[in-house]
Amino acid sequence: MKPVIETHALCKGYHGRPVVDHLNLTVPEGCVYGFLGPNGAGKSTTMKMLLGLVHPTGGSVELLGRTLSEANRIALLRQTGSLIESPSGYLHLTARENLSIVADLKDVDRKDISRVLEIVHLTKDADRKVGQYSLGMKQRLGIAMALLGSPKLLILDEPTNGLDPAGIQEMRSLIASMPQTTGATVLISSHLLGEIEQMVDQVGILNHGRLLFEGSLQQLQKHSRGGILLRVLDAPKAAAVLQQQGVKAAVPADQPDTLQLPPLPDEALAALVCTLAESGVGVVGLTAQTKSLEDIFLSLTQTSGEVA
Ligand SMILES: Nc1ncnc2c1ncn2[C@@H]1O[C@H](COP(=O)(O)OP(=O)(O)OP(=O)(O)O)[C@@H](O)[C@H]1O
Repeated sequence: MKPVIETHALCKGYHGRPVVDHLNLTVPEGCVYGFLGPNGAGKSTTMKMLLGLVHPTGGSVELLGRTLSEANRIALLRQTGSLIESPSGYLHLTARENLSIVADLKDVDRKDISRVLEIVHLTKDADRKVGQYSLGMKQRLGIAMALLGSPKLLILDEPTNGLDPAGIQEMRSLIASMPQTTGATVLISSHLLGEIEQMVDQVGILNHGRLLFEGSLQQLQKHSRGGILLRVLDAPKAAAVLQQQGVKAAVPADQPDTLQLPPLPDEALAALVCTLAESGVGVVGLTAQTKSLEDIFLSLTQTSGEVA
């Protein structure tokens, strides 16, 4: 199956400074893809290039299997819904009136309005003025506007920004169910993994315009092993054996029978356990320490370490 989005060595520079640097993104069909990175990483610039709003300084974008060009941009964008910057909408008009305007602009039948209102749970409030809406409701209206015309792809730039926990929760369930309820593939950006972790299948992590990781959350966890805790009967002897083997170990102050080892490949760990057992230190237990996804994200973006 062809990916819904593919970028090939996509670049954008401003005043000679690279902001997006040889980016190769692959967004498979039918997923919710979390596009993550700290503020200023280049997420919005990338999304704007996907929508043809910003011209790349190098590379290319493939949307829905076709290379984006001036000639096909309008046709491809008809199949794409987006929410970039803060939600738009006239505050003195109702949600339904706002949607009518967008439907006319997009040349979409107004009958589609009740469908999108239903999806974003705004049917009951559809005839209230948008000026009375909470930020979460305005964001959902923005998504409803993007959904008009049943796009195959939705591009949402930080839709959880500024929402309270209840608003984030509502957005989570709305977006996680989007591929099933609408058939659309979703690309959603955020600077906080924790905010979108529960709604995404795939993640891409961007820092200084470069992709540090792309894959599933499970793959991200697997690639970033934590250390190992080794519990023994004779810790001082075990420490001496580990030192002989060239393995740096620390003893946590609150657990004198435990040694903390760095992450090790499986084969090296198996050999080490054999050596320890043969030297009579009494191996009692081994525990792999798993890092939280947020820790992995932070350590990747703070050190710019690339994950293979
Ligand atoms: N039109 C522009 N002219 C000059 N520099 C720009 C322009 N647009 C973006 N930049 C710079 O490019 C960098 C990336 O910005 P971008 O908005 O893409 O980041 P981001 O990851 O979306 O972060 P944020 O969440 O803060 O918007 C920033 O340093 C920004 O100042």
